[in-house]
Amino acid sequence: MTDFKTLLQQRRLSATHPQTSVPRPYETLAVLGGGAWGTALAIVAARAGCQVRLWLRDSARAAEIARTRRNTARLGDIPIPPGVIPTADFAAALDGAAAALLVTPSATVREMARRIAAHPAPHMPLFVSAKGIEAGTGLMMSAVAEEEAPGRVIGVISGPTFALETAAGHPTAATIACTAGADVPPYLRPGARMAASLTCDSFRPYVSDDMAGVEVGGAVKNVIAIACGMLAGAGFGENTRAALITRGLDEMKELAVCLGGRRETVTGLSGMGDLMLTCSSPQSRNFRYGFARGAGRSDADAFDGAPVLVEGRHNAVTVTDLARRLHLHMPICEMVRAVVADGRPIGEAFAGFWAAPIQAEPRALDLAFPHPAEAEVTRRFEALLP
Ligand SMILES: NC(=O)C1=CN([C@@H]2O[C@H](COP(=O)(O)OP(=O)(O)OC[C@H]3O[C@@H](n4cnc5c(N)ncnc54)[C@H](O)[C@@H]3O)[C@@H](O)[C@H]2O)C=CC1
Ligand SMILES: O=C(CO)COP(=O)(O)O
Repeated sequence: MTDFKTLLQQRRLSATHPQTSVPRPYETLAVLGGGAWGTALAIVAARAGCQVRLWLRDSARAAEIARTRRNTARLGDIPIPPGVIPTADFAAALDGAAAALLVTPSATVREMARRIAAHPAPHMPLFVSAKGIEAGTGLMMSAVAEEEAPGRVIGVISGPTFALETAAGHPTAATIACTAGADVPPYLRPGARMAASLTCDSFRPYVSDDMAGVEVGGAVKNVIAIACGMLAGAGFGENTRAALITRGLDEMKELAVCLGGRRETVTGLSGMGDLMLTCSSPQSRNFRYGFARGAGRSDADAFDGAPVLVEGRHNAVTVTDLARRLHLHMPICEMVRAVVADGRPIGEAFAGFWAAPIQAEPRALDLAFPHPAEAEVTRRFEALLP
């Protein structure tokens, strides 16, 4: 039987595109943020043949990774290829890099983009792979980066990509969205070049020009994953999860369209794909956090006090703040906000979603059906609890 690697090689050789149309990878990449996902992306880029500088703010950890060739705290025993050079020196990570990937938590993207902008390489494209919406401004991560680093090419990377599986070499796909380069042939565009820089046997990027659609998917799925975790933690099963994923997708679509994105983008890897992944797996930190809350644990106890990044926790507020400003109804995200930010019991919060007027699907047809009062739905929910 032909093995997977040989099949891939055959596919490449039989590609009908002439050689000139193959995008040229960036030879040297700076990956800023050496957590789980930054390290996984650095590993992927090295497997694809790039020279990678992986920047971590903690010099002891950078030194340990350089010595052991492992990011044990985040990725266990997975080896880091020789093409990845860990460093805590920010300028050294960026010097000579042809492009940068920003992979720190969404709440830090502004300060990180400001630091990058201060570095004298104004033509270096910057791809953001943090999933979230900024508090206060309601801006997507690409817009935050653009404000701090005006004039630079900005792109985003998002999709159903658990860091551990990506680093371990499980076949993984993601979307790279970038609008820059409309005036040059497709193979010279920064989005295609970044895709070429990350393409290896186990990682398959797709390219898109719909930044808003891709970013909304990545930000909102974290909140929906918390919702799915909560209801699973409370004892409910697959019907409930399927309802939350599907109606969550609807919330995503409407927000994406309001922000200039396309509905079909949200049904791709970064929306539907990431919902399927994170809403169904305890590997997801957002799902695990929701599950702990649904099972009755407090916010502080959700991870036994360990500092775990749960993007959906503060993004429940940033997403709903933005939706409220846009007069957009996002009842599942509101439910999560009510629990994590306002301290409401899950049963009461669930009623806001479950007791809403009966709606048409798709929602554009909005019909005014009679519906039960919230208090009645709360009572029914509590009676259902196993
Ligand atoms: N872990 C995963 O499977 C995936 C994560 N992402 C996204 O990537 C982003 C980062 O997540 P992870 O790497 O998983 O988190 P993580 O918690 O493993 O790592 C975050 C890293 O950022 C660093 N950091 C935190 N605050 C910082 C600051 N102010 N300045 C500089 N560095 C700072 C931390 O020291 C740590 O190295 C998040 O937005 C997440 O949603 C996206 C796809 C997959
Ligand atoms: O974004 C992710 C996978 O695509 C990681 O999800 P969690 O942050 O919920 O672990």
